Amino acid sequence: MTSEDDVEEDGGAATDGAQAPYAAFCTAAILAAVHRAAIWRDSKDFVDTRSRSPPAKVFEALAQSRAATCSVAAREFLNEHFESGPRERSKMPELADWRSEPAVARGARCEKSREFATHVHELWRVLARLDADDYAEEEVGAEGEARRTTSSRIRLPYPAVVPGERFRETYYWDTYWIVLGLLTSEMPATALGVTNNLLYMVTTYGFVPNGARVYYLNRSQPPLLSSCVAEVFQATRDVEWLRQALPLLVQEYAYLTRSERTVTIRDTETGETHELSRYFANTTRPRPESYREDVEVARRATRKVEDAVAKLEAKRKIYRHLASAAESGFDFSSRWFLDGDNLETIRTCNIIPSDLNGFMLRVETQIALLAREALVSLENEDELFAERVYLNHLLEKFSRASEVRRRAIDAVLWDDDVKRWRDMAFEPLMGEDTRGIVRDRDDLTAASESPFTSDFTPLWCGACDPDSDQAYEVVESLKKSKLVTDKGIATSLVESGQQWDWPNAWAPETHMIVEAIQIFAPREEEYAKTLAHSWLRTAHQAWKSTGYMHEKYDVRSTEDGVGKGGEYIPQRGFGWTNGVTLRLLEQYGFPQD
Ligand SMILES: OC[C@H]1O[C@H](O[C@H]2O[C@H](CO)[C@@H](O)[C@H](O)[C@H]2O)[C@H](O)[C@@H](O)[C@@H]1O
Repeated sequence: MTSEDDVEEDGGAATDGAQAPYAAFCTAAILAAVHRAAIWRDSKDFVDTRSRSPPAKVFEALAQSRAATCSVAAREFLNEHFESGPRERSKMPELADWRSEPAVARGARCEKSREFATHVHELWRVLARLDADDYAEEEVGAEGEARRTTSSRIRLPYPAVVPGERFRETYYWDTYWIVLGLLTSEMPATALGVTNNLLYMVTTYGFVPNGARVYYLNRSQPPLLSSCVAEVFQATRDVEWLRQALPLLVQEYAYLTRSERTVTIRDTETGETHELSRYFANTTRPRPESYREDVEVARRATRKVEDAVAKLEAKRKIYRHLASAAESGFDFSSRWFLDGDNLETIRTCNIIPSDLNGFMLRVETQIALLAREALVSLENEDELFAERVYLNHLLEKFSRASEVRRRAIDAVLWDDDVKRWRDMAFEPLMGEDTRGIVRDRDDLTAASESPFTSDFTPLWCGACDPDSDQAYEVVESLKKSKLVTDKGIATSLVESGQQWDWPNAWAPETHMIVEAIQIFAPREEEYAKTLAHSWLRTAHQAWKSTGYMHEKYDVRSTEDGVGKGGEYIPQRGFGWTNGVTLRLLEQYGFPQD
């Protein structure tokens, strides 16, 4: 690390606008000292480690230490003022609705299936955390209050279910597949609690952050809160709860459609304009949880830029593209790279992603549907006239928004030659403001030539009609894409070394594709089953050879079948893998071969 990097990034918390005092520790001065001291193997470990005293005291000590320039002093400073690592302080709560042998295990058609389902179901207890009374014994009086500021954790009111290992906290889009798994495990109360945790973050911050840590407060993740609410409502039919959740979904929608997240496309042929979404993190600094990695990428990417001001500007753009890729959940993938291969060419904010716009369509459709459900329940309630007016307004507004989005997806992202949706890229303009991007349709180009699983996400989100010719064309396109292997669906065909590329198969992508086929191309149900069975076989085999469920799998024939690549070592646990495995086991049973 050069002094240039220290100076360049200093002068502000890297969490940009995070309210919690712990954010102070994410300033470049501290992160650079952490990097220099090289105590923590994984960059995320430091930002998850509690300080021994409140921020003011730590900074006083930092000012008096030589930690900024000397690695021995940095190590001393960090050892004295921070704990030795991210010790798990939140409790593993009893999940009140957990019972052994839920129907997915009881009704299993073979012993292998029962054993697998039973094991995965057991894991909910291992992955449960309760933050609410995390440090209760220490929180007495002013001293207790100060102590609370020593952790980066966003404390949530209900038991959380986390992905596992380095992911010690709630993650936004992971939670959707965790909810599906919990419902399959007959645990509606826990599913309700984890959804309420997301709603609580909307109440507190106006949106759902990437994860429940203050350093994630400058970005979100693929918007699946309305999907969680829809699943939980379907299981509980609790209309009172739904009526309280709806305004929060609307609040999140306002965040998701902010001007800097919106790209306007003019169609010069038809004269129409279309508004579509992009990922756009609110930061121009390295991600605190991957500080060293981001600083190195930015340095490599700008090594030929001589002018200091231009270099700084270029680095800032790269930091935003990196954080925005993290917001997409696809961190990282050749999908976001200009040259299709190297992270240094990342350009996330210059891309209109097909999956994000599918997710937005799903949000709009679901808010309208949920408003209708709530309205039906109020039909005979004369005294709730004002609420009925509000719900009617939501129904109309979001039905219209979903129609408009569907047309936009069709006009801008659908590629009739390859019969799938594609990410489209636009050229950034010099000095262009972060908001109000406007481009002509003809100026857009396909972001990548090769297919990605995300190209098929709009099918799951309802971008075409169920049982329509278009839906079957999309399935044919998937079959031809070469993404499908007998070990699972690879994320892409590009071997970039990044984790959201070949040869990795991920639970959320697999589930969305299987369910999209079930719902939108029902004549291909057998194909959906084949895909589900490939996933189950691969996850089962890896469990048998390693003893664990994993974050991602390798579709090639490797010894353990575990997916690798990217900026951290492979993780076990694993929330969404467990959710998807239970759901597919319930629907299709274990493959009989
Ligand atoms: O620390 C690096 C990145 O780690 C997270 O991303 C990955 O794990 C998440 C939890 O399972 C998952 O939601 C995401 O799709 C994965 O790529 C984190 O979400 C990123 O923000 C972070 O930079």
